[in-house]
Amino acid sequence: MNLLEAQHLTAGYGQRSVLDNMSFCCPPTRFLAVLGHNGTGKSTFFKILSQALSYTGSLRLLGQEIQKISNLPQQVAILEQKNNVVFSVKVADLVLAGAFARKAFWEDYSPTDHAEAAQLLAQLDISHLADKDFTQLSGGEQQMVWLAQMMMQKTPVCLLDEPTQHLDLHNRKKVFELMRTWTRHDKTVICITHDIQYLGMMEGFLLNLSALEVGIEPITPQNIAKHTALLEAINPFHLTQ
Ligand SMILES: Nc1ncnc2c1ncn2[C@@H]1O[C@H](COP(=O)(O)OP(=O)(O)OP(=O)(O)O)[C@@H](O)[C@H]1O
Repeated sequence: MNLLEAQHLTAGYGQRSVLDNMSFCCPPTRFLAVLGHNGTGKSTFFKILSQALSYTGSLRLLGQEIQKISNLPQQVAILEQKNNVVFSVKVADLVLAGAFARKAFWEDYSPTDHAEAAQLLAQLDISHLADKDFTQLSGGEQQMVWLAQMMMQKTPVCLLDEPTQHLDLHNRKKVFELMRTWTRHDKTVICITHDIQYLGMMEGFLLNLSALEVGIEPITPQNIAKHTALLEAINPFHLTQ
Protein backbone atom coordinates (compact mmCIF):
# COMPACT_ATOMS: atom_id res chain seq x y z
CA MET A 1 0.00 0.00 0.00
CA ASN A 2 1.23 3.52 -0.76
CA LEU A 3 2.70 5.18 2.31
CA LEU A 4 1.29 8.65 1.59
CA GLU A 5 -0.94 10.15 -1.05
CA ALA A 6 -1.60 13.88 -1.13
CA GLN A 7 -4.08 15.44 -3.53
CA HIS A 8 -4.46 19.22 -3.69
CA LEU A 9 -3.35 19.34 -0.06
CA THR A 10 -3.66 22.87 1.31
CA ALA A 11 -3.19 24.02 4.89
CA GLY A 12 -1.91 26.98 6.83
CA TYR A 13 -2.65 29.47 9.54
CA GLY A 14 -5.46 32.02 9.20
CA GLN A 15 -5.37 33.47 5.70
CA ARG A 16 -1.88 32.15 4.96
CA SER A 17 -1.44 28.85 3.10
CA VAL A 18 1.86 27.27 4.07
CA LEU A 19 1.24 24.12 2.03
CA ASP A 20 -0.51 25.11 -1.15
CA ASN A 21 -2.25 22.63 -3.43
CA MET A 22 0.37 19.90 -3.01
CA SER A 23 -0.05 16.57 -4.77
CA PHE A 24 2.34 13.62 -4.53
CA CYS A 25 2.37 9.90 -3.97
CA CYS A 26 4.87 7.99 -1.85
CA PRO A 27 4.96 4.32 -2.88
CA PRO A 28 5.09 1.46 -0.37
CA THR A 29 8.16 1.98 1.85
CA ARG A 30 9.22 1.86 5.46
CA PHE A 31 11.09 5.20 5.41
CA LEU A 32 10.36 8.68 4.14
CA ALA A 33 12.62 11.67 4.89
CA VAL A 34 10.97 15.10 4.75
CA LEU A 35 13.46 17.81 3.82
CA GLY A 36 13.30 21.55 3.25
CA HIS A 37 14.68 24.91 4.26
CA ASN A 38 13.60 26.49 7.54
CA GLY A 39 9.99 27.65 7.34
CA THR A 40 8.98 25.60 4.28
CA GLY A 41 6.21 23.81 6.17
CA LYS A 42 7.71 20.51 7.34
CA SER A 43 6.33 20.77 10.88
CA THR A 44 3.06 22.08 9.44
CA PHE A 45 2.90 18.90 7.35
CA PHE A 46 3.44 16.84 10.52
CA LYS A 47 0.68 18.80 12.30
CA ILE A 48 -1.66 17.63 9.55
CA LEU A 49 -0.42 14.05 9.85
CA SER A 50 -1.01 14.15 13.60
CA GLN A 51 -4.53 15.64 13.24
CA ALA A 52 -3.45 18.87 14.94
CA LEU A 53 -4.21 21.04 11.90
CA SER A 54 -7.12 20.88 9.49
CA TYR A 55 -6.61 20.86 5.73
CA THR A 56 -8.42 20.88 2.44
CA GLY A 57 -7.80 18.37 -0.32
CA SER A 58 -6.80 14.90 0.66
CA LEU A 59 -3.98 13.25 2.60
CA ARG A 60 -3.95 9.49 2.97
CA LEU A 61 -1.59 7.59 5.25
CA LEU A 62 -1.42 3.90 4.36
CA GLY A 63 -4.73 4.27 2.57
CA GLN A 64 -6.58 6.07 5.36
CA GLU A 65 -7.69 9.70 5.10
CA ILE A 66 -5.95 11.44 8.00
CA GLN A 67 -9.01 13.35 9.19
CA LYS A 68 -10.96 10.08 9.41
CA ILE A 69 -8.53 7.98 11.46
CA SER A 70 -10.26 7.43 14.81
CA ASN A 71 -7.48 5.71 16.78
CA LEU A 72 -4.44 7.71 15.73
CA PRO A 73 -2.49 7.38 19.06
CA GLN A 74 -2.55 3.59 18.71
CA GLN A 75 -1.27 3.80 15.14
CA VAL A 76 1.10 6.74 15.07
CA ALA A 77 3.69 7.90 17.61
CA ILE A 78 4.89 11.47 17.26
CA LEU A 79 8.17 12.98 18.39
CA GLU A 80 7.64 16.71 18.13
CA GLN A 81 10.32 19.31 17.61
CA LYS A 82 9.49 21.18 20.80
CA ASN A 83 8.69 18.95 23.73
CA ASN A 84 8.32 20.63 27.07
CA VAL A 85 7.85 19.15 30.50
CA VAL A 86 7.19 21.75 33.16
CA PHE A 87 6.98 19.45 36.20
CA SER A 88 9.59 17.23 37.83
CA VAL A 89 9.37 13.67 36.56
CA LYS A 90 11.70 10.72 36.80
CA VAL A 91 13.17 9.64 33.45
CA ALA A 92 12.09 6.00 33.94
CA ASP A 93 8.49 7.15 34.57
CA LEU A 94 8.44 9.34 31.48
CA VAL A 95 9.59 6.42 29.32
CA LEU A 96 7.02 4.13 30.96
CA ALA A 97 4.29 6.66 30.10
CA GLY A 98 4.88 5.71 26.46
CA ALA A 99 2.83 2.57 27.16
CA PHE A 100 -0.18 4.71 28.16
CA ALA A 101 -1.88 4.88 24.75
CA ARG A 102 -1.98 1.09 24.41
CA LYS A 103 -3.53 0.53 27.87
CA ALA A 104 -7.17 0.42 28.89
CA PHE A 105 -7.92 3.37 31.20
CA TRP A 106 -8.13 1.19 34.33
CA GLU A 107 -4.94 -0.73 33.55
CA ASP A 108 -1.78 -0.05 35.53
CA TYR A 109 1.75 -0.49 34.20
CA SER A 110 2.81 -4.13 34.52
CA PRO A 111 6.18 -5.55 35.60
CA THR A 112 6.73 -6.32 31.90
CA ASP A 113 6.20 -2.62 31.05
CA HIS A 114 8.77 -1.64 33.70
CA ALA A 115 11.24 -4.21 32.34
CA GLU A 116 10.69 -2.99 28.77
CA ALA A 117 11.27 0.63 29.77
CA ALA A 118 14.53 -0.36 31.50
CA GLN A 119 15.56 -2.35 28.43
CA LEU A 120 14.93 0.63 26.13
CA LEU A 121 16.99 2.92 28.34
CA ALA A 122 19.80 0.35 28.14
CA GLN A 123 19.45 0.06 24.37
CA LEU A 124 19.88 3.83 24.06
CA ASP A 125 22.82 3.83 26.52
CA ILE A 126 20.98 6.08 28.97
CA SER A 127 20.33 3.67 31.86
CA HIS A 128 22.38 5.99 34.07
CA LEU A 129 19.64 8.63 33.64
CA ALA A 130 16.76 6.38 34.81
CA ASP A 131 16.34 7.91 38.27
CA LYS A 132 17.17 11.49 37.29
CA ASP A 133 14.72 14.37 37.09
CA PHE A 134 13.99 14.83 33.40
CA THR A 135 13.81 18.63 33.66
CA GLN A 136 17.42 18.74 34.83
CA LEU A 137 18.86 16.89 31.82
CA SER A 138 20.67 18.50 28.92
CA GLY A 139 18.79 19.03 25.65
CA GLY A 140 20.53 16.04 24.04
CA GLU A 141 19.87 13.77 27.02
CA GLN A 142 16.21 14.80 26.97
CA GLN A 143 16.00 14.00 23.27
CA MET A 144 17.29 10.45 23.87
CA VAL A 145 14.64 10.00 26.58
CA TRP A 146 11.88 11.09 24.16
CA LEU A 147 13.17 8.51 21.67
CA ALA A 148 12.96 5.80 24.34
CA GLN A 149 9.40 6.91 25.11
CA MET A 150 8.52 6.72 21.43
CA MET A 151 9.85 3.15 21.24
CA MET A 152 7.74 2.29 24.30
CA GLN A 153 4.60 3.27 22.38
CA LYS A 154 5.08 0.35 19.93
CA THR A 155 3.01 1.95 17.18
CA PRO A 156 3.36 0.73 13.59
CA VAL A 157 4.09 4.28 12.38
CA CYS A 158 6.50 6.84 13.88
CA LEU A 159 6.70 10.53 12.95
CA LEU A 160 9.90 12.23 14.05
CA ASP A 161 10.41 15.98 13.71
CA GLU A 162 14.16 16.64 13.69
CA PRO A 163 15.01 13.77 16.08
CA THR A 164 18.72 14.60 16.05
CA GLN A 165 18.34 18.15 17.32
CA HIS A 166 20.69 18.80 20.29
CA LEU A 167 22.50 15.50 19.71
CA ASP A 168 26.24 15.01 19.41
CA LEU A 169 27.61 13.24 16.34
CA HIS A 170 27.68 9.86 18.07
CA ASN A 171 24.01 10.07 18.99
CA ARG A 172 23.03 11.51 15.60
CA LYS A 173 24.42 8.46 13.89
CA LYS A 174 22.82 6.27 16.52
CA VAL A 175 19.37 7.76 15.84
CA PHE A 176 19.68 6.96 12.14
CA GLU A 177 20.86 3.44 13.00
CA LEU A 178 17.88 3.12 15.30
CA MET A 179 15.45 4.27 12.62
CA ARG A 180 17.05 1.83 10.18
CA THR A 181 16.54 -0.99 12.69
CA TRP A 182 12.89 -0.01 13.19
CA THR A 183 12.25 -0.05 9.45
CA ARG A 184 13.81 -3.51 9.23
CA HIS A 185 11.40 -4.64 11.97
CA ASP A 186 8.36 -3.49 10.03
CA LYS A 187 7.91 -0.05 11.55
CA THR A 188 7.17 2.80 9.19
CA VAL A 189 9.18 5.95 9.85
CA ILE A 190 8.53 9.44 8.50
CA CYS A 191 11.29 11.77 9.60
CA ILE A 192 11.86 15.50 9.18
CA THR A 193 15.58 16.10 9.06
CA HIS A 194 18.27 18.58 8.09
CA ASP A 195 20.87 15.78 8.42
CA ILE A 196 20.77 14.83 4.76
CA GLN A 197 24.32 13.42 5.01
CA TYR A 198 22.99 10.48 7.06
CA LEU A 199 20.34 9.50 4.51
CA GLY A 200 22.84 7.29 2.70
CA MET A 201 22.33 4.83 5.57
CA MET A 202 18.62 4.55 4.85
CA GLU A 203 16.52 2.75 2.25
CA GLY A 204 13.40 4.61 1.23
CA PHE A 205 12.26 7.89 -0.25
CA LEU A 206 12.64 11.61 0.27
CA LEU A 207 10.30 14.57 -0.08
CA ASN A 208 11.89 17.99 -0.36
CA LEU A 209 9.41 20.76 0.36
CA SER A 210 11.92 23.33 -0.93
CA ALA A 211 12.00 21.84 -4.41
CA LEU A 212 9.93 23.91 -6.83
CA GLU A 213 8.48 20.69 -8.24
CA VAL A 214 7.70 18.96 -4.96
CA GLY A 215 7.71 15.20 -5.44
CA ILE A 216 8.80 11.93 -3.95
CA GLU A 217 12.17 10.55 -5.01
CA PRO A 218 14.07 7.41 -3.98
CA ILE A 219 17.03 7.84 -1.64
CA THR A 220 20.05 7.31 -3.89
CA PRO A 221 23.54 8.87 -3.78
CA GLN A 222 22.58 10.98 -6.82
CA ASN A 223 19.40 12.30 -5.22
CA ILE A 224 21.18 12.99 -1.93
CA ALA A 225 23.77 15.05 -3.84
CA LYS A 226 21.06 16.85 -5.83
CA HIS A 227 19.00 17.77 -2.77
CA THR A 228 22.08 18.74 -0.73
CA ALA A 229 22.87 21.28 -3.45
CA LEU A 230 19.27 22.54 -3.44
CA LEU A 231 19.26 22.89 0.33
CA GLU A 232 22.65 24.59 0.47
CA ALA A 233 21.37 27.24 -1.96
CA ILE A 234 18.92 29.95 -0.94
CA ASN A 235 15.33 28.79 -0.46
CA PRO A 236 13.85 29.14 -4.01
CA PHE A 237 10.55 30.39 -2.58
CA HIS A 238 12.35 33.44 -1.14
CA LEU A 239 13.28 34.36 -4.70
CA THR A 240 9.71 34.12 -5.97
CA GLN A 241 8.05 36.03 -3.09
N1 LIG B 1 1.05 28.44 14.83
C1 LIG B 1 1.41 29.17 13.77
N2 LIG B 1 0.76 30.31 13.46
C2 LIG B 1 1.09 31.06 12.39
N3 LIG B 1 2.11 30.75 11.55
C3 LIG B 1 2.81 29.63 11.82
C4 LIG B 1 2.50 28.78 12.93
N4 LIG B 1 3.37 27.73 12.94
C5 LIG B 1 4.18 27.93 11.87
N5 LIG B 1 3.84 29.05 11.21
C6 LIG B 1 4.49 29.56 9.98
O1 LIG B 1 4.39 28.57 8.97
C7 LIG B 1 5.60 28.51 8.21
C8 LIG B 1 6.10 27.07 8.19
O2 LIG B 1 6.45 26.70 9.52
P1 LIG B 1 6.94 25.23 9.87
O3 LIG B 1 7.19 25.22 11.35
O4 LIG B 1 6.00 24.27 9.30
O5 LIG B 1 8.33 25.19 9.07
P2 LIG B 1 9.48 24.09 9.07
O6 LIG B 1 9.72 23.72 7.64
O7 LIG B 1 9.15 22.98 9.99
O8 LIG B 1 10.72 24.94 9.59
P3 LIG B 1 12.04 24.57 10.47
O9 LIG B 1 12.99 23.83 9.57
O10 LIG B 1 12.57 25.91 10.83
O11 LIG B 1 11.60 23.77 11.65
C9 LIG B 1 6.59 29.49 8.84
O12 LIG B 1 6.62 30.66 8.06
C10 LIG B 1 5.97 29.78 10.20
O13 LIG B 1 6.22 31.11 10.60
